[in-house]
Formats: sequence, structure tokens, C-alpha cells
Amino acid sequence: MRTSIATVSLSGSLTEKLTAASRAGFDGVEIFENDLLASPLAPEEIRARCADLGLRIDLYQPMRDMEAVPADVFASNLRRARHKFELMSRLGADTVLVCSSVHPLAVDDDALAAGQLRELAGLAQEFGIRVAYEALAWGRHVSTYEHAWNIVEAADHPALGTCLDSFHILSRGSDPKGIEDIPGEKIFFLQLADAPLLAMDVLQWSRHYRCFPGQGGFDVADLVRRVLHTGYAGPLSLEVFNDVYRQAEAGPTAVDAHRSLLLLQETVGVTAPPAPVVPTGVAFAELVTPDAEPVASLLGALGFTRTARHRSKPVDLWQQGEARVLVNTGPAGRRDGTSLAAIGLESPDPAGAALRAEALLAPVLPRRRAAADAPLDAVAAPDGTELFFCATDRAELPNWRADFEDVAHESGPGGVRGSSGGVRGIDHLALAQPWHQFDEAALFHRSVLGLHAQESVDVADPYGLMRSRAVTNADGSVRIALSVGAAPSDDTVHAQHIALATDDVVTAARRFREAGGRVLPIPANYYDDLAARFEFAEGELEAYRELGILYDRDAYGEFRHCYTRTVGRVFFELAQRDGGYRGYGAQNAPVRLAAQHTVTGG
Ligand SMILES: O=C(O)c1ccc(O)c(O)c1
Ligand SMILES: [Mg+2]
Repeated sequence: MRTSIATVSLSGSLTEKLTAASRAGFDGVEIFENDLLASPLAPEEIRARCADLGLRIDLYQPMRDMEAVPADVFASNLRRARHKFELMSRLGADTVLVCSSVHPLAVDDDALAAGQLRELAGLAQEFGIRVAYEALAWGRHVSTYEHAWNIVEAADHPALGTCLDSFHILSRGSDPKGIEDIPGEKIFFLQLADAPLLAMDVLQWSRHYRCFPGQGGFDVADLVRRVLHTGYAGPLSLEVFNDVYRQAEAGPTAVDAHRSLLLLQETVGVTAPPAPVVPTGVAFAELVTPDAEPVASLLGALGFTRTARHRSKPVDLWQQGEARVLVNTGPAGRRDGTSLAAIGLESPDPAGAALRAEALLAPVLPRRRAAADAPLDAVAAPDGTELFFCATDRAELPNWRADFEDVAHESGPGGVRGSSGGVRGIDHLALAQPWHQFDEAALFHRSVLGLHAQESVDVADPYGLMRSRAVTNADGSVRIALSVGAAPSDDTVHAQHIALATDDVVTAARRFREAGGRVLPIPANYYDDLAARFEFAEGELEAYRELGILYDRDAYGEFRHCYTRTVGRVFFELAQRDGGYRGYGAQNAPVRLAAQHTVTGG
């Protein structure tokens, strides 16, 4: 289907918005009146620019307070409409949106509304223009799509139809089933937006919190299925008023937006892109650092062994159990300090995973970095993290491990694969997102990788608020915790971490300490609170208190975890997950964040 986006959904000048929409692959735009008024370009120039960019102007909007008004007001409305229709002719736009009146003099009189809309449509017809009448959820007398359609039906004019907007319909809790009773050819336009489920004034909700389909709590796909059932053949058009997207760069927002429509079309069954190839495990986490020493000593204390070195690059492989950490001292680390730059994901079909990623607009990275390297399929996540699709030790496929040469090392108890620090593998990876890319990141991991997104949780930080949302595969062997801070400058909120899975966090923490590691100290008040909330076995709480171990419990099981100090942007967590615990210790995160502020900020 054709895809379109309202210029109000993107940041910048009209020209920037149009360029971003075109680059992201949209077929058309809704020109929002304010964007045109503020543009130095003449309507003819905008028309030409759109044509050059391969964009159709699918809609001009909005026209307000048109109908159900006293005769003198309506007369001046018609005068205003004539001006706008002339403008639309210059633009080459053939459909105008009229949203239901909020005029203080508007009356609750459907016959009057229908009569005036018929007259307006008659005028529009002279210009070859169609009028699409939309019920605003906060319209003075018309606030539901059924009501707007009844008026359109009564007006009975070929140049008058209705515009459906998923936000207005779903925010009011209207049943979208009734959409199927509207003839498809009378649905002149379809605007799509999702929104988080919030209990607030619907106008404020609409103007500030709309998001792209799949990023909120509405069942937009169900609504679209019903609209398609009517035979509607117009574009799927995004109209998202959102405070974050107003500020964020238009280019990435437009890509995020288009990705949401690609996923939506797949969900409703009108397209069949390459299926997602869900990752089955974490092959490695790669740190880049200007100085390997602090990272090496931390990994050593955690019980990791440096087992191999990359054949052509300054990259070491550190291993313990199934946990593999690459330490890269190449150019990227010198630029950014120590950070988590890449994740290797075990993939049943790396090439298929890359095809899926490409179809969903993920930037595909070059397969081969150096002549001798194994050609690996990789893409960049919105925050720039490189995701490698790996087939570790599968003979028929390129193997990242083959780029590494074993180095002499002392194997701990159980050999290289043994876990001298009690670490079994990687429990999860936590990635701090840029403040404006949180919703985009969740949609990216869901649509590109086929991961499931859990509920978003809010976590108090001493100097702000952190939001966190995990994306996982079905068996929990891939867990990525995405977080975002409210304060863009907050370093603790921006830290990333690697959580290491252990079956016995008390022993692992003790070994770490004995090996010279320093656990993040946790205040005594926290343990007094734990004692009040839970009953522990003899000596258990004392061990947690001594070792800085935090405790949580959910309906499924228990979680015990502690943290290392931070190197650059990165720290480690030792995590013991028992009995099917599903969370990430969010309950403890405020205490952890405060403790990290204390350590870094004094
Ligand atoms: O918030 C508004 O005023 C507004 C305007 C036009 C629309 O299509 C809409 O859904 C909302
Ligand atoms: Mg709308």
C-alpha cells in the first residue's frame, strides 16, 4: 500500500521534513498548514520539491471550525475555504481534511452540519478537491467516528467523505467494528497513530504523546484490518504529534516511522517481507576501550581468561563458561572511551537475519572489515550498537571465532570453558539509549530481530527518571534491557552494562572480591528494608549486606545481583536468576543508581 506521513510528525523546516520523508521511503505527505505558512517556498515550489522527491501531496490539513455554525460565520468560512482551495490547486493537493468543530458558536445540529458540509463540498468540487471530515476526540458536538460518518452520509455529496484517525477512535474507547459498515469509497483518508495508555485529557494526550503504530498500547493493526475490509484503497498515513519527535532529527524519525508501517503492513497481511530470524543466544559482547588495562583487570577479577587474540586487529577474546567478551583497543575506543560497541547474536540463519533487517530499514554494515576476516552479517541498532549475526562453530557458515588465534593461558578449574569466577554465561545486556530513541529502539528490536518487548518500567534516579524496557527471545537466552534517562547529561543513567549469569552470586561475589575486585557498595538502609519485606535463611541477609548483593522476587522466582565499579561507560553485574524470575531487578535500580552517583560523584 502507499505510505504517507504528516509533516507535523517530523522536526525541522518543511524542506527538511520532505527530504526526510522521501529518503525514508514514504510515497506521500500530509502538508500541515503551519509548516506551509512558515515556509519561504511558494506553493508551486513546494509542489515541485515534492515531485522531485517522489512525494505525492496526499492531504492538506487542517481546516477547522467549519460546520454547524451560524450563517454569518459559515459565510466567512466559505470565503476562507475558497482561498485554501486556490492554494491547494497551486500545491497540487486534491484532498483537504476538515476536523470537527470546536467553535464556541457551533450548535448541536447534525442537519445543519450536514447542509454546510454539503455546501463546502460543492465548492471544493469546483476545484477538483475532496473534503475528508474527521471527528476530533474533543470535538464540541461531533467526537466519534460514527457521528462524523452519519453526518457525511446525510450530506450525501460525492466530494464529501470521512477521514478516520486511529488516535481519535481508540483514545475514546470506540469500538472499531463499526468501521466495516462504512463503504470504502467514502473513507477518503486514514490517519494512523498509536499512543501509550495514559489516563489524561484526550487533547493533551493527542498533541503530546502520540507515537508510531506498535510503539504504544492501541491495537492499530485491528483497526487497519477493518478499514481494509471496507475496500479502502488510499494511503496508510502517519499523523503523530509528539514532543520528542518534534525535537529529534527528522531523518532517523522518518525511518522509524516508515519501519512502523512496514511492520504494520506485515501484521495485517498485506505484505510478506523476509520473516524475522529470532536470535538464539549471545555469542559475545564487544567493548571498545582506549586502555585495555582497567577492563582486563576487571574481567580477570570476575574470573575471565584471555583465551585468544584477533588475527589482524587489536581485539582480545576473554572467556568464562559461555560468556565471551571482546576487548577492542582499536580506533573506535580512542574516540568514545570504554563502551559496549557491539553484540554478537547467535542466529539460526545469519543471512536471513540480515535480509529481514534490510527489509525493515536497518542499516546493514559491510560484511567484511578486513580481507582475511570471516564475512559476518551485521546491522546497526538505532543507538549505533553493532549487531553481528553469528553462527559460532557451525562448520558450514563463516565463524567469527576463526578470526581469533588462541593465546597461551592458564586455564582455571575446568579449563577455559570452566568458570573460575562462577560465571555461566551472559544473562543480559543493558544499553542506554539516546533520549529521543527509546520507542524507536524497542520497535527496532521487535521488528528487526523478532524479539518480544516487555512492559516499560519507570525507575527513579536521584537526579532524574529512567525508563527501562526489556526485549527478549522466548527462552530468555537473549535479553536486552533498553533504558533511557530524562536528563541527557546524566552519566550514570547513560552507563551500559553486561550482566553475567551465575548459579551462586554469593560465591561469585566473594571470589571477585578476593581477586581484588570492588563491588558497588550498597547502603545499610537497603538491607534494613529487605529484612522488613522478606524472611531470609540464617546468615543470608548478612552475606548480601557484606557483599553488596541486591535481592528481588516476582511471581515466578528470585533474583540476586551485585555490581562492579564502572569503567568508562561500562560496568558488570553478577546475576543469579532462580525459578523463572522474569525481571531485571527494577525494584533495586534506584538504590543502584544512587550508589553509582555516590561512587562517581562523591
Ligand atoms: O490536534 C489537532 O488539532 C488535530 C488536527 C488535525 C488532525 O487530523 C488531528 O487528528 C488533530
Ligand atoms: Mg487526525
